[in-house]
Amino acid sequence: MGVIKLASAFQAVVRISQEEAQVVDQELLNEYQFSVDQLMELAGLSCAVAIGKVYPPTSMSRSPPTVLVICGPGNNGGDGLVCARHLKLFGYQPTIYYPKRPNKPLFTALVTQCQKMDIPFLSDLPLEPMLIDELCELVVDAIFGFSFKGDVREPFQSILKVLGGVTVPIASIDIPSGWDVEKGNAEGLQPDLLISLTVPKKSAAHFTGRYHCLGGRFVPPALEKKYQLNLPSYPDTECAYHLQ
Ligand SMILES: NC(=O)C1=CN([C@@H]2O[C@H](COP(=O)(O)OP(=O)(O)OC[C@H]3O[C@@H](n4cnc5c(N)ncnc54)[C@H](OP(=O)(O)O)[C@@H]3O)[C@@H](O)[C@H]2O)[C@@H](O)CC1
Ligand SMILES: [K+]
Repeated sequence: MGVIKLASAFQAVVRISQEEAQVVDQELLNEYQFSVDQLMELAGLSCAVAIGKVYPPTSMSRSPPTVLVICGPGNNGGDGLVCARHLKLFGYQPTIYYPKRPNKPLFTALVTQCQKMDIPFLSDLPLEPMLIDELCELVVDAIFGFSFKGDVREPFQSILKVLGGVTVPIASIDIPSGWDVEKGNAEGLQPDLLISLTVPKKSAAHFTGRYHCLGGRFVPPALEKKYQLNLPSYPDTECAYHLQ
């Protein structure tokens, strides 16, 4: 495959298209021989770190702070499972809702790890936004990432409708779920925190929340150079970078 020129090297923050995100992902897996598990662990860890920076446990009203992590059927959902496990290690009390689980060893292992860390899984999501506000102080949206396309299908349509009414902050992993990866969705979820992974996607230009972080600090310099990703310099050993 030829080199796709992603954006001008002079642009402060590069935002990539859906196709470009998939090209970079495939190159990490095929050319650079990363496994999905490796990238997912680093991506999910960076999400938990970003949440820890933006909503430190000491700033939350409950101790331990309660977090509801809603996981979708693809790798974005896997990032959510990893994030939940690290949040637990960081002193939060996560609960997971994972209604559509792929029957693949990677995901069943991530579920087992969470279960063995005493992270509860909800069998149903409360259908009233108020009940979610009572259940948790923060919602992590790990429903859809860069492969989302078209109109949202059930059960996720109902889930996103409920999330649209909650008042606790929402932290979206990679893309606010239900947003077109490039065009966004003015009527959709409006997260307080967006954690873009690897490189922000075009829809990030429509993000109006308070915090935008970049995670997924695993891009080899040669890949960054090839696609002119112009990534910011993460300070020291940080794995989450505060863009805004
Ligand atoms: N290199 C990186 O950057 C890394 C990226 N990583 C993460 O992976 C994410 C991308 O993961 P992904 O490709 O698995 O797809 P994702 O967006 O989770 O969803 C696909 C699922 O959603 C479903 N679905 C789609 N449209 C739908 C609709 N309208 N309504 C309902 N369902 C719909 C679709 O179903 P299907 O269409 O197949 O039936 C499929 O099951 C990326 O954003 C990042 O978070 C890290 O883990 C590692 C490194
Ligand atoms: K998401």
